[in-house]
Amino acid sequence: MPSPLPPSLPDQQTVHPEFAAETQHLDGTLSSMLAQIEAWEDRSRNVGADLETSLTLADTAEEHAAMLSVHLPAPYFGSLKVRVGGREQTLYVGKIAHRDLKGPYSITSWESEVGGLFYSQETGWTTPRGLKGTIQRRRQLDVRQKTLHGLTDLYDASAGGDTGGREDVLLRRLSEGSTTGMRDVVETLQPEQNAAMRAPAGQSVLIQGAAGSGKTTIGFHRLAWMMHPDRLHHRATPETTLVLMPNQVLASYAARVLPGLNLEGVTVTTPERWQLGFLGLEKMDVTDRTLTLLLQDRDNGRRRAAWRRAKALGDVRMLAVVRRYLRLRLEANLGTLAYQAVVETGRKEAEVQLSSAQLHDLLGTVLTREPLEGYRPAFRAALEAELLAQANATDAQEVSVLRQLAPDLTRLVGRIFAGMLPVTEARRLLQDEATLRSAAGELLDERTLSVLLSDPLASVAKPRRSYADVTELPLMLAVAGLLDGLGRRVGNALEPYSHVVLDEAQDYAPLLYALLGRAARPGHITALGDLNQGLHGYKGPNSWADVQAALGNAGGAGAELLRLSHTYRSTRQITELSAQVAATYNRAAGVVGVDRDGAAVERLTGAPLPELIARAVKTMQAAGQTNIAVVTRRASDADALVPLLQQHDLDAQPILNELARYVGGVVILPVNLAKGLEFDGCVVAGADAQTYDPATEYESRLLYVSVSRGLHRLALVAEGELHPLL
Ligand SMILES: Nc1ncnc2c1ncn2[C@@H]1O[C@H](COP(=O)(O)OP(=O)(O)OP(=O)(O)O)[C@@H](O)[C@H]1O
Repeated sequence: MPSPLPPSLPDQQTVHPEFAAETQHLDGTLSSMLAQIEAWEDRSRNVGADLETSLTLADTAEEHAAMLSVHLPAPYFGSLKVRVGGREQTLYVGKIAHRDLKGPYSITSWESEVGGLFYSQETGWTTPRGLKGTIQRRRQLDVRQKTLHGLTDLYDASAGGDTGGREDVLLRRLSEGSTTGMRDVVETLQPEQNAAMRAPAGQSVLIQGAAGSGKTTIGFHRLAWMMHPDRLHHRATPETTLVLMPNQVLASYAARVLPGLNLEGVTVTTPERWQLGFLGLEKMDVTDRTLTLLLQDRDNGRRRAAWRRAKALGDVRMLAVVRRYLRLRLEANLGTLAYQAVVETGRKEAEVQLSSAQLHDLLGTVLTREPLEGYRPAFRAALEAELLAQANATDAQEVSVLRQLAPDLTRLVGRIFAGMLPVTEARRLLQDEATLRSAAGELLDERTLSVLLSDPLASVAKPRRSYADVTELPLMLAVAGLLDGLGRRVGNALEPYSHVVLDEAQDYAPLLYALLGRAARPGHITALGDLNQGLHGYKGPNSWADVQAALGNAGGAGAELLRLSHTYRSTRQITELSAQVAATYNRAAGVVGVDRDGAAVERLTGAPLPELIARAVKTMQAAGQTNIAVVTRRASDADALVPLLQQHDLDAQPILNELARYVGGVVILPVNLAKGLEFDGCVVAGADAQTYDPATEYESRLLYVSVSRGLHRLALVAEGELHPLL
C-alpha cells in the first residue's frame, strides 16, 4: 500500500505550470488507446483471405487488445522532450508501446533503444539514420487509475540540467510498503542499473552488487529488455529462457514479477532442480553434505578438507578431466570392433566397411572436435557420412541407405557408449584412484588429486534412498553434456537457451558456469551476485575472474564484469548497521545507500525470547507495517517458536522448507530461506553470540543476511546480551 508522499514535497497539482496540459495529453492518450483496443476487438475488421486466416488474425488482434488493456490505468510514466534534426518533439515512455496513427498520442516502450534515454544521463544520441539528437527534458509522470497525480522534472536543459528530481521520485517509491512478490522498477530504474541492464545484447555479463542494489530486479529487467524487437537477432523469447535462483521460496517470490514485465512463460527454478530435471533424476534426493559438515562439525581440519573437496569438484578443470576420462572409456569400449555391411543402392549392392583403425580415427576426430551436440550424435553422424561416401550413394539414395544401415549402426554406437550414465560415470571417475589419475594426467596437481580422492564427509550420514549431492551434480552434468549435449529439451532434440539468468551467482561452481555457457546461445548469460554475501563459498568461485575464465572456456567470449555501487532496499539506519556487520569480513564494502531516513533500530533484551519477539512485531504493526518477518538462525528454531508466539497472541506463519510459499503478513523463517526476500519489518530472533558465532565468518555472513532483510524497520532481539557486532 503506497504511503502518503513525504510532506516536504510540494503539492504538484497546483505547482507545476504544465499539469493541466499533461492531464489533457493523458486523456487524449487514453482515448487513442481505447480506439485501438476497440478496433482490435472488432472481429469484422480482422478479415483475411480465408476463414482460417481470419480466425488467426482475430485471435492475434484480441491478444494485442488484452495486452494493451492491462496498461490503460497507467499508460506511461515518463516523457522525453528531444530535439532531432531541428525538430522538437515529446516522447512518452511506458511499459508497452502504442502507436497512434492519427495523432500525437504514441507511447515508446521502455525497453526500446529510445526508451533507454529516459534513464541514462546522456544528453545526446545519434539516431539509426545518423541524425544528432539532444535531450531537452526528462519528466516523471505519476499516473495511476487513469489519473495524473503529479509530475516531476528530472532533467531540464533550459533550467540548468539535473534537477535532483530523480532522487525525490526514488525516495517516494522506496518508502512504499513491501509486497508479497518482487516488483518491477521500470519507472524508477537508476542510471547505473540501466547501464548494467542494457549491456550490449550478445555479451554475457556478471553484475556484482551489494545486498539491495537491485541485482535480482535488474536480472529480470534485462530479460524483458532482451525480448524487445530492437535486440534484432539477439532477441530472446520467454519460453526459451531460463532463470536460476537459489531456492524455491525465492523463485516463486521473484516469479511474481513476470507478468508485469511481459515475461510469462519463462522458467524460474533452482540450479539443483534444473540439473536433476535435465539429467532425468527428479526422483532422487538431493543432499548438501558439505554444508551439513560445515554446520555441524567443530573440527577445523575436517571442515577445511570438506571445503577443499567441494571446491575441487566444481573446479572448471574438471571439464577437461571428464573429457579425457570419457575418451579413455570410449576408446576402450571400441577396442577391436570393426564394421562391415552390404547395402543396396539402386539395383547394385555395395559393400561398406570400417576397420578398427578407421573407427578409432573417426572417434578420435569427433572427440577432438568437441562437438556441442555431444559425442554420441556427432559420432553417429560421422559414421553415416563415411559409409554413405563408401557406398557412393546419390542424394536420392541416402535415405534408403541410412535406413538399411540404421539397426547395425545403432548396435555399434550402443556398444561403444554402452551403459554410460551420468551418475555412474561421474562416480566411477572419482571412486577409483587409477581411473582418476589416468584421466587427470597433468591437468590436476598432486594436491588436488589427493583432495579429490579423500573422503572428508565420511562422518556425514547418507540418505537411505538413492541421492545426488549438490557438489557432484555439475560433474554428472558434464558427463551428460559431453556425451549428448546441453540445452533446452524440445521433444527429442536439444536447443540452446536464448538467454540464461543466474541469481546469487556467487554460489555457482565455475564448472557449472562452463556447462551453462554451453547450454545457452554464446554471449547469453547474465549472472548477478555478491561475492561478499556468499553463503556457499565451497560451491562458488574465488573471484569473478574465475567465472570469466569458465565462460571463456566454453568457447564463448567470456563475460564483462559490471558493478552496482548503490543500495536501495533499506533505510539509512538499517543500511548502516548491515554495513557494520559486513565490514568485519569484507574489506571492500564501500557501498553507498540511498539516504532514506527511518525509525531507529530497536534493541530488545532481558526477557524470554517469544515475549520480546511478540513485543517487537506489535510495535511494527502499530507503526503500520504489514509484512513482517521473524528471522531465526535455523528452521528448528522457527518451528519451536511458532506455538510459543501464539501464547503471546502472535500468529506467525512458518516457512520452514522450500515447499512453503510467502504470502505476506507475519512470517517466521530461517535465515537461509530469507535470503533474497524482503519485508517491511524484520525481527532478528536470537541476535546474539550464542546463535551467530562471532569466531566464524560464515556465521557473520548469515547475520548480515538477517539484518539486511527489512525495508523500513529492524528489531534485534536476544534474551541475554546482543551480538558484539550489533
Ligand atoms: N531503481 C529502483 N527503484 C525502486 N526500487 C528499487 C530500485 N532498485 C532496487 N529497488 C528495490 O530495492 C530492493 C532490493 O532489490 P533486489 O532484491 O533486486 O536487490 P538484490 O541486490 O538482489 O538484493 P539481495 O542481494 O539482498 O538479494 C527491492 O525492494 C527493489 O524493488
